[in-house]
Amino acid sequence: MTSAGDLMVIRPKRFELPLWAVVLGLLARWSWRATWWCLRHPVATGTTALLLAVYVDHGWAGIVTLLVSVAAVSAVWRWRHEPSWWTWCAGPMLGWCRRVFVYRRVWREAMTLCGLAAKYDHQTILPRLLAVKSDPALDVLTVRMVRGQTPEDFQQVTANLAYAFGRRHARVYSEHPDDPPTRTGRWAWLLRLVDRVRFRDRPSVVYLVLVRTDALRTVVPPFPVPTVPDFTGLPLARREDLSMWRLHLLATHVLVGGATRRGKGSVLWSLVRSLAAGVSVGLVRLWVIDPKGGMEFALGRPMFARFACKSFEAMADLLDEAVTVMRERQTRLAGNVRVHTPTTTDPLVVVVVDEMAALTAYLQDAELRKRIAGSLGLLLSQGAGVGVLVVAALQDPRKEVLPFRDLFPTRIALGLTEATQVDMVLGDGARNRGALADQMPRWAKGVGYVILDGTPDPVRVRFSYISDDDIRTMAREYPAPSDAADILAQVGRETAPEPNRPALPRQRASGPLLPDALLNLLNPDRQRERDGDGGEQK
Ligand SMILES: Nc1ncnc2c1ncn2[C@@H]1O[C@H](COP(=O)(O)OP(=O)(O)OP(=O)(O)O)[C@@H](O)[C@H]1O
Repeated sequence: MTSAGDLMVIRPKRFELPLWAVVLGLLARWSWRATWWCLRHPVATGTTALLLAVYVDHGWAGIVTLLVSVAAVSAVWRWRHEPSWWTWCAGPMLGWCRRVFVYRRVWREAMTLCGLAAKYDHQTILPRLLAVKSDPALDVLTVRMVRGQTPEDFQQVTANLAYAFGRRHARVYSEHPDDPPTRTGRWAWLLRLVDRVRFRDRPSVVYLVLVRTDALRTVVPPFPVPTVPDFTGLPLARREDLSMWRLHLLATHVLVGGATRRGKGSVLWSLVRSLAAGVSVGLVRLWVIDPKGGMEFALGRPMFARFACKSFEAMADLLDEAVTVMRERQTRLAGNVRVHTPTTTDPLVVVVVDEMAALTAYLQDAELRKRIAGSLGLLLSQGAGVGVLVVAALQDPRKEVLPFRDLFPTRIALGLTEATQVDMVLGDGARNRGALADQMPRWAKGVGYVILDGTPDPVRVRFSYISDDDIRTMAREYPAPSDAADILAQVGRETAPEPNRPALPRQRASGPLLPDALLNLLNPDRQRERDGDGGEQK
């Protein structure tokens, strides 16, 4: 019997699905997921299907034969053309393996601990790892950012990301880190179309490059001397991806900043080596200032058109003469060309200064220092366009030491002693974007950061090491021509005469430039005349 205190439990009638419907539903869901996975991973699906088909038809023997044939083809491909083997075969495969077995395993943890996970609507949203491509030295991760993030968010935690994935060096690029390759041949049109898609601008994506094998740990031997120097791409250093870093020397000045014994000499000598063939045929004139009494450059004396290493007076004279050459060229070339093209009659003059601070800050003689500063300022502000370039190295990049720091368009930072010096050499924000030049290990002599043309992201390179023997051999094989020092003799030549200008058609003088109302007031006849004209027109 039910009393007033008893609870009445009301249960809604449950709708129970028959078992066969549940099983059917689950099967449909799993098949849809499997189909979707297969569509998203066509290579893995195709490979598995092929292996299965071979197994069904020929058993284990068929699979072994297939694998051996594939390995043989791959080995021949690698032997015949390793770059394309890496691009189309080994790179994507290694990248896929590393994506699955390395990066995906720790992705959530790494993104969260590096502060790149975002919260939205009570959910954690992570950047998505879209693809991994490997080459012999690097892994390039394509990452879709969380809505609201920018590449700077990743750049600020570059070092954290590197260590999170067990690497020492990483770099973050907002655009594809590689340039599209130049395609030639029959299928070039098709490859260019593919490249257009591969290298399209993707603002929602960021590229994280992790250095897997540090190619810069080993000393880089000297590069072969180019038969004709290409001033738009002189081979100077090795990049992390094992490619060559080339310096664009036309119409620019170069500043090399680096603490003592970090290999500034190897940068300067690598440059001299890349220009050597031009020096011997008279296309390039090297004017060298070595304030360390010749300790760095005296070995290469036969290659230099001018050399000053002992007297500061001589160094100041050398710079003054460079200004004279610059002035003469300006007068001669003005109105003909905007940028000078080096020829044997009008060679490129490269003024190389080792330890610039000795001339601009530490020199006792104030008069001489002022004179040097004046010449340097003129050369740096006006010389690039007329082919009188300055390439300078210095240890301390502070403004007090080098007031014209900002006049060097191309900068290279080797190992530095303080974090603030990195931005002083490479420009604001370079350290945040990954140029950790202040954290160079002791072995990293000749390793530095450069900024590539057109991208703000720094690139780590190692300059070739030119030994004393290499310098001696080079100086013997590529001496400057006997008349190399005579460039100043050309300065006396005729300069371009003033062109005849046709007279401009002049308008009839109409008196002073005063408003009409005021002119009419001053000249009543003019007013009457105009009124009459107006009346006639009516
Ligand atoms: N590219 C390089 N690869 C390997 N080792 C290098 C390289 N450059 C320099 N070294 C080593 O580092 C040492 C110092 O090099 P270097 O004299 O060029 O440095 P620096 O910065 O010019 O020094 P300083 O400040 O005294 O002028 C050299 O003796 C050489 O052994």
